[in-house]
Amino acid sequence: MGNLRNKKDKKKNKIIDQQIEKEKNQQENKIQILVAGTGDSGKSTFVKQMKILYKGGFSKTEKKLYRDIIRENLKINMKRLIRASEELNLNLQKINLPLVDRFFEILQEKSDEIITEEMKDILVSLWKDPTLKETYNSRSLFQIPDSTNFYMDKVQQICKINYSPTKEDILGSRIPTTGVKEVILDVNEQKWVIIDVGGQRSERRKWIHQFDSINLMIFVIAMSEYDQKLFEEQNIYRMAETLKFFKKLVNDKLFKHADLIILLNKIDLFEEKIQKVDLNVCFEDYQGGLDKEAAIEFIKDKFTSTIQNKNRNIWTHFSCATNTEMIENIFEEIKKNVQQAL
Ligand SMILES: Nc1nc2c(ncn2[C@@H]2O[C@H](COP(=O)(O)OP(=O)(O)OP(=O)(O)O)[C@@H](O)[C@H]2O)c(=O)[nH]1
Ligand SMILES: [Mg+2]
Repeated sequence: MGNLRNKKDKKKNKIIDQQIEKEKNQQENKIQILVAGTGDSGKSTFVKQMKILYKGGFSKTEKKLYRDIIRENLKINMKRLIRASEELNLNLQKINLPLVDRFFEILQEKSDEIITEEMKDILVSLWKDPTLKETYNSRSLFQIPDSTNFYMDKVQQICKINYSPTKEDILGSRIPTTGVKEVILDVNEQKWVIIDVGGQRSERRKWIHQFDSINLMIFVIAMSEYDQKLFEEQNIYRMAETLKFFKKLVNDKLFKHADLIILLNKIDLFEEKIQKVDLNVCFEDYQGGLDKEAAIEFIKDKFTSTIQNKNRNIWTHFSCATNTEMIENIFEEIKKNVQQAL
């Protein structure tokens, strides 16, 4: 009995807290925007663009941090490529085998530099091996970022002593988000608080019940992920997981009244992939073959048909989050959308 009353009181308190928080935000002219989605969908890349477009870009310290991440990722991704080649029984050229041995030896050695001169030469030589390129082309079978080729092609430049990452280098870099990050923008005399969260399973658990005064949710879906398996669990297709999570989140009592923007992201990679890989690898009921438009419609319908509250505003945009101009245009649209809704 006491337990039940306790539960009811808690629920009542939570509703009151939510109301107070909402009123406080209204008074402060604050709009809370949650950028949600599963891991690797492009949430942080979208938020990085907000920094580039409206906050003057990245500080020297941030650039140094990205430089180190980009250099570290070169080694991590070369290791993934070599291991994947072994698992796929693809043999590297004989001449490169001693380099592979040396690569693993250097990884064990302690050094003040992230990439030594010797390591740089090894990375350059190994990336020329056609077998590693073949392995990279089969990357939906293992875990490696889609931008790996972009960085491998410019190892020499990245390893130069005075290298400072370009805007493209920063946008292409990958660090899974942990915790909650915020960027605050001044938009039309309002404060827009853009909240970036981690999308991997372990991260989602941390924030899913944390927010209760979200005005707008931007749900980011990586369109190109349909033939990739989850980082967290190798036998589950990423898009199946995203669909399940989308359904849960948009219908959750905390978010079901928030307006919704669906960002169909990684459209550049999707357009390339759909010419070769059928969407039915992930969705058995899809019958449109390699037809791009049919695949897009199918995906859109799969997601939007799960939304229970159709009275909220729902907008959909196609995006390539690494393209600043495109994101600027989309953000202008989002501003108009929000203004109309107010
Ligand atoms: N080609 C291409 N790459 C993209 C696009 N959007 C994001 N990426 C890349 O995809 C990778 C993952 O992007 P993130 O923004 O870190 O993904 P996230 O959703 O924040 O991932 P978590 O923090 O783990 O939840 C990065 O290497 C980005 O550069 C896109 O539209 N096209
Ligand atoms: Mg992130």
